[in-house]
Amino acid sequence: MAASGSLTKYRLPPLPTIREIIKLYNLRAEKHLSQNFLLDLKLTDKIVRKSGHLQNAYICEVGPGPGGITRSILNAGAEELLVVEKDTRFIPGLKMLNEASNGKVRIVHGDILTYRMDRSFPGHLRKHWEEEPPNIHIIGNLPFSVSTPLIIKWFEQIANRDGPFKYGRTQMTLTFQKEVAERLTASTRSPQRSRLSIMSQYLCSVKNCFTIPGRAFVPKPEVDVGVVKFTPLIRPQIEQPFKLVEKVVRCVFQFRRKYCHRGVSILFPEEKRLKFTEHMLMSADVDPSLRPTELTIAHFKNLCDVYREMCNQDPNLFDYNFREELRMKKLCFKPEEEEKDLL
Ligand SMILES: C[S@@+](CC[C@H](N)C(=O)[O-])C[C@H]1O[C@@H](n2cnc3c(N)ncnc32)[C@H](O)[C@@H]1O
Repeated sequence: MAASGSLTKYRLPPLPTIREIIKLYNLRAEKHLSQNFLLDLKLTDKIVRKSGHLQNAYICEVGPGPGGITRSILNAGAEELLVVEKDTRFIPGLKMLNEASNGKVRIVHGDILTYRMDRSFPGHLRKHWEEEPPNIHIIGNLPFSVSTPLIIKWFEQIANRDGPFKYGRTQMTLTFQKEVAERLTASTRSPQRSRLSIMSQYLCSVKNCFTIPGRAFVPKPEVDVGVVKFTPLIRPQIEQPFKLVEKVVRCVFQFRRKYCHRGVSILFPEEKRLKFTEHMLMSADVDPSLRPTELTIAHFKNLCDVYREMCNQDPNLFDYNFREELRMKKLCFKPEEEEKDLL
């Protein structure tokens, strides 16, 4: 077996197949945990290849399950692999991979949504934000119910250079439901353009690498899956606090099919709504009759910059919450397209 740094390609010794591991440890996929396994090592190798050059890299794999992607990462020559898995049934199989790789796998039994990654890797890997990304990668095939809240949490950590981004511009390669992958990477005016497109693209360079058909998973999910790679930008396209950007983008996309002035208007209390909306759109140089999907990131940058100035002038403005106002008025609010458009 090749030592790290050697030119010989690293390979794990012969092991039982993933199918045999599933049988051996009785790892039937739990439907209520949305477990869908990838058993085809050609596909897991492809995901790992898309994540970049992993020779001597430090990796965190989220949700390794029976270990298909885990094997591909080890075969790609990773120096150290931290795996975070919530389901204890997978731990014995992961321990087997640790032994087979001479102790390269560090196993954490935990929930990736709460696991802190700011001290998970050796300090010497740290890079300045402006440098090339560090030799650290995050890779994962998670249930869709976890991957979307997780990426939003990681966007906030990118903005604050916190968590795994304390080490620099750590790259991530993750799977999503195909439609979510399309929203993450959708360009201006595309039908998939949504809140998620702006939140991902103002902070990262985002690439929709390829689609995996649902039939490749065991058991087969109802949907296809997109593999998306994120590289944090040296300079975010909007330089305002994450929560402020999130609020502006959320309000604008609240009324996805209306002119954008409708969404902008709900940033402001009723008594100032008309005047402030007009001021914000005019100062940001945004045509009020554009639809939210027609707005570029530069438009959102201008909107956020102007909103920030307005919040500086009126310290109560940022706390204003349109929904809360409606609730107080005991009005029955039936948002149009609402939840569908939020992601
Ligand atoms: C879709 S399966 C994929 C398993 C494996 N990576 C594969 O591709 O075959 C998702 C895996 O993530 C794990 N998981 C689910 N939620 C998790 C969480 N919050 N934190 C860590 N692991 C989680 C599940 O137990 C399961 O092993």
